[in-house]
Amino acid sequence: MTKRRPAILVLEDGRTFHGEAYGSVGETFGEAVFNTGMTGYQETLTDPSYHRQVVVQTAPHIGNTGVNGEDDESSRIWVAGYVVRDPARIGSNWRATGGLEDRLAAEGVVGIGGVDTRALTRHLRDRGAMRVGISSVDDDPRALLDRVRRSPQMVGADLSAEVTTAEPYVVEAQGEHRFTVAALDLGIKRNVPRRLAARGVTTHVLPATATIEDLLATGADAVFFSPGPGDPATADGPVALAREVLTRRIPLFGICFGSQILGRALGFGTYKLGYGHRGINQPVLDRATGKVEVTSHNHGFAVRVPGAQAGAVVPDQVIDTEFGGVQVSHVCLNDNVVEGLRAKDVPAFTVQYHPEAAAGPHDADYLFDRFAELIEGGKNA
Ligand SMILES: NC(=O)CC[C@H](N)C(=O)O
Repeated sequence: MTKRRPAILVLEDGRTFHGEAYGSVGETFGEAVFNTGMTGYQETLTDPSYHRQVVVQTAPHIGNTGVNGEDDESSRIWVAGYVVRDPARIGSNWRATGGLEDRLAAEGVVGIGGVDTRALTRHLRDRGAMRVGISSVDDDPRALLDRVRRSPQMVGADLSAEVTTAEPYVVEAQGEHRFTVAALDLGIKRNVPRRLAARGVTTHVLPATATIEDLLATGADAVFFSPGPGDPATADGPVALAREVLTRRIPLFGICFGSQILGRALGFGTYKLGYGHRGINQPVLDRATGKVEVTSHNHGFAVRVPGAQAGAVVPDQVIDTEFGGVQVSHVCLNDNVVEGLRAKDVPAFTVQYHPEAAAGPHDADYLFDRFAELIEGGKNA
């Protein structure tokens, strides 16, 4: 085997890891975050919410199943960089159309392999998500550290304009048409309109700058606020739009960034988590049913409701807002983070995690049924 080009990874606190170039040769910067999923790397790489993030995979062997033409969540790879322990030399799967490293190289994604990802993840878990640089063109960690410290932070990053669709488009319902939904694209994943289509919903996906008039012009019965990258504290435009939707009592469902936007529209704050939730086995309690779901997460920020203490169980009580009573409908059992909101007096609910998750799990798929019921009944479930 030919020897690979050496590469270095330098965190903003100076911790340095040595490895080998993986994917494109070059240099890249972003926020270092770890994802604990054992499967679904193609969906992770193409999820727009990872824009400007360097993803560390805790699963040690990545690339085993190559890449295929069906599993992309958007039109391109969005991660700013990719960190793996042991890249598969050969990808093998009946659906594969190519190898992962070739795809990374073709899209100019700079990665590093041969890194002790366990040590790196423990470091991020203890110190928090932070900026990072990867270079396979400069082997001087000090010089790279300087550049890392000059690279942009995730706090305060307004990234919707960089990921949203340039033009509106329509995803038709499968089978009999039941409803029309206007989806604000802040970094939407393909599986959202697909899950809606399976319930007879036609989705009009609109650019992040869409106005209430644009939403209404689609003839929508309801509105969806998508996931997406960046700091929700910067999303003033979408927050104002959500307030218009709530005022008109149009049914609203949101996922992840969309949940943070509903939180802000209701008057709550958002904050940055230490190292975030990224993986596919996070336990979430649905307080309405008492059921615990195994869920997919990808968030570095969360909603803070009044009266909640950091890390403590969020009280299960109705919170008064300008739009009436609101309940924290879902909580993460690992750390008590708010994972869902449900308004009682206006038809709106959201989750911080991913019912649309591909490659799964699908425990939370029922939330798309709840949305359809909300649209049908015009009242909250
Ligand atoms: N997947 C998402 O929508 C992420 C939302 C937001 N950018 C966060 O990190 O919390």
